[in-house]
Amino acid sequence: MIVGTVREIKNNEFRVGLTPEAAQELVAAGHDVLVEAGAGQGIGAGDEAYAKAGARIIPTAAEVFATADMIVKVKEPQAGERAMLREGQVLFTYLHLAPDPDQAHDLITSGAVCIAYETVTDASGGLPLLKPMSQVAGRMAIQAGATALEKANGGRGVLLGGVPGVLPGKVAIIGGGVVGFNAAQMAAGLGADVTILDRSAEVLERLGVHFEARAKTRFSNRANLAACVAEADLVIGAVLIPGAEAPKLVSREMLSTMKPGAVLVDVAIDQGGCFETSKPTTHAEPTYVVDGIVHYCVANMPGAVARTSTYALGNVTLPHVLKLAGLGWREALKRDKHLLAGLNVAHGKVTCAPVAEALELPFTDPADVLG
Ligand SMILES: NC(=O)C1=CN([C@@H]2O[C@H](COP(=O)(O)OP(=O)(O)OC[C@H]3O[C@@H](n4cnc5c(N)ncnc54)[C@H](O)[C@@H]3O)[C@@H](O)[C@H]2O)C=CC1
Ligand SMILES: CC(=O)C(=O)O
Ligand SMILES: [Mg+2]
Repeated sequence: MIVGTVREIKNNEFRVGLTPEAAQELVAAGHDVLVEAGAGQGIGAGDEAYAKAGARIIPTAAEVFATADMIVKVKEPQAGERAMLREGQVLFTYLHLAPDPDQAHDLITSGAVCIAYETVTDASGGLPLLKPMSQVAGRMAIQAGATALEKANGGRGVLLGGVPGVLPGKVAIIGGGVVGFNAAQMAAGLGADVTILDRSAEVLERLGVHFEARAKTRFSNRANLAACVAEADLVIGAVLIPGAEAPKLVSREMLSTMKPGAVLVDVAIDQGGCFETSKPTTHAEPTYVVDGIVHYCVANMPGAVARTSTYALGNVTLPHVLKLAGLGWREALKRDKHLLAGLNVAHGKVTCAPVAEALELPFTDPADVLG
């Protein structure tokens, strides 16, 4: 198969879909690998590293899109990229379609076969291709929040860890999955006063056993959420209902109960965000203020630590890339129901139930498009 990767063009996105090491594995398996010139620059991988791995360097993204049977990317295709997709071409990348009707429309009309990293599952009910980026984003959420809390950045001037004689800052983390766990680790490590809210008893128990006295856990209902948000210096939004648009858990009204200069970091923004006042921002301009509360809503947080993130992502995507390239998408998805769960759009049909529901589009069972 001809497998292509292109330079990411989303604002301040420096990750890349294939590392030189991944290209080498694909070439060793007998595939032809096309890499847009400069695609690996953001992780310090020059064209010569890809050429040495056996890949062909192609001057433009347009040529890669025109030739490759499968495009492996990181972020959802931007409008110009969507226009280059072809009927039957495989696209393997993050899509986050539920809050993005324009992208969904373009993918449907392209006729391409679009497999989303974030809805691929595993035997234990996890999301293995989302997990490494959630680990990165969870850890980064505390760094980002701590910076936003600085007075010069619009924050209330609180040091999360406090100092001897002065209490630490309060961090409320809504959602105790991968993002929430990693955020809690960082916040507890700094010495902050951490509370994690979740509505899964199993998740709360696991967190309680792990963190013991270093973090509190609290069931996520309206009353507890309102109390934690009102008290917090920093709130991290880390909920997920796989494939679906994030529930809006913090209303604009609740902002008036918060301390002026407190910070909201909405990691769940790629699924539409879990605060009513969230709107996607970029690394170039990551924050804005609503009613005196600083909002950080960067939809591609891991892009800022591109080297760590690219290798962490590549470790989990490569086995699937090899499978798709070796067997073709139909056979690969027939043999692997967890990869099949990643199929969001194929030949003009929406094959992911939560996406179809969120966008009010007809749903087609993915098994029906496998032939
Ligand atoms: N902005 C960015 O750059 C990135 C964003 N993300 C996003 O972060 C979000 C979280 O991802 P993960 O931690 O991997 O998901 P996860 O599935 O591991 O955890 C989500 C948690 O939310 C909980 N939850 C669901 N509804 C809730 C509610 N009403 N109240 C409290 N908890 C609730 C679930 O029980 C679960 O424990 C996703 O939207 C993901 O796409 C992930 C990586 C990067
Ligand atoms: C998961 C995701 O959206 C990202 O890594 O950018
Ligand atoms: Mg994202």
